[in-house]
Amino acid sequence: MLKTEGVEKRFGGLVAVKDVSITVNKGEIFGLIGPNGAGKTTFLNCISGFYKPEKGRITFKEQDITGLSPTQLCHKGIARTFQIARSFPKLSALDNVKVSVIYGGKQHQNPERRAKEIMDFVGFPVATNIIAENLNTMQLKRLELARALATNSELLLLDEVAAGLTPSELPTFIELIKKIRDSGVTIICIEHVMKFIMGVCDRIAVLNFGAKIADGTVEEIKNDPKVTEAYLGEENVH
Ligand SMILES: Nc1ncnc2c1ncn2[C@@H]1O[C@H](COP(=O)(O)OP(=O)(O)OP(=O)(O)O)[C@@H](O)[C@H]1O
Repeated sequence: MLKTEGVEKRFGGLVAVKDVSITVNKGEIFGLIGPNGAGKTTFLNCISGFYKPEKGRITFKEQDITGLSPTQLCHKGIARTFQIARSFPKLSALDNVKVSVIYGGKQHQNPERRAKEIMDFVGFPVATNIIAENLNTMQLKRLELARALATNSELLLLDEVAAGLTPSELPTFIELIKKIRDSGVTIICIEHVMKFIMGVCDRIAVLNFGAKIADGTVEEIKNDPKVTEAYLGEENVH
């Protein structure tokens, strides 16, 4: 579904992402982890078109997408969420999703009905006419997911989607991410919350100082000494 080959991104003299190659299969939930400053966000930004890599190639469904803009990628079926949710604060939750339905490129006869269907799908927990700036973290996360799905995405990039959720909110959120995958959407997520990443991912790649140091299943990553070493002094991987 998505393949990166030797992707590199520099900021002046700093190589933030160094020769990173990953392959994400259709229907997978793929996690990107690594200590602070490892290059996860920069790498995700290369995939989502916010940065153009200096080296390497990115293909989506066998098509070269290297250097395309976020808008072009959105129309090809790649959507992302942001660590800090970026909804329109003065619009209602429903109107926020409607904007994405309309912007997403696929014509819908009734954008409002489509927006409501998506909000039902993500289990939006309050009345959909609530103004976005009045939503709490959990509600905003669901709105953010609904907006990303409303663009008819086939590949969803999630940036720290579990951050700020309470431990009791986590299991239902994990179920929701799996439900989105089961509906046919492939997912790549960056995450610091290990309980989330270990509970939701099929495979994981680990970045450290911009380079990929490991990839594999949750079990393989948990038992990889290179990963434990990279996290020494940070949170425990287990
Ligand atoms: N716009 C930028 N200009 C200059 N340096 C940057 C920029 N964005 C990121 N960096 C640097 O690139 C490196 C990788 O940063 P990045 O944010 O991608 O890491 P990360 O793994 O997402 O970190 P975190 O988990 O803390 O969010 C860091 O050293 C960071 O300081």
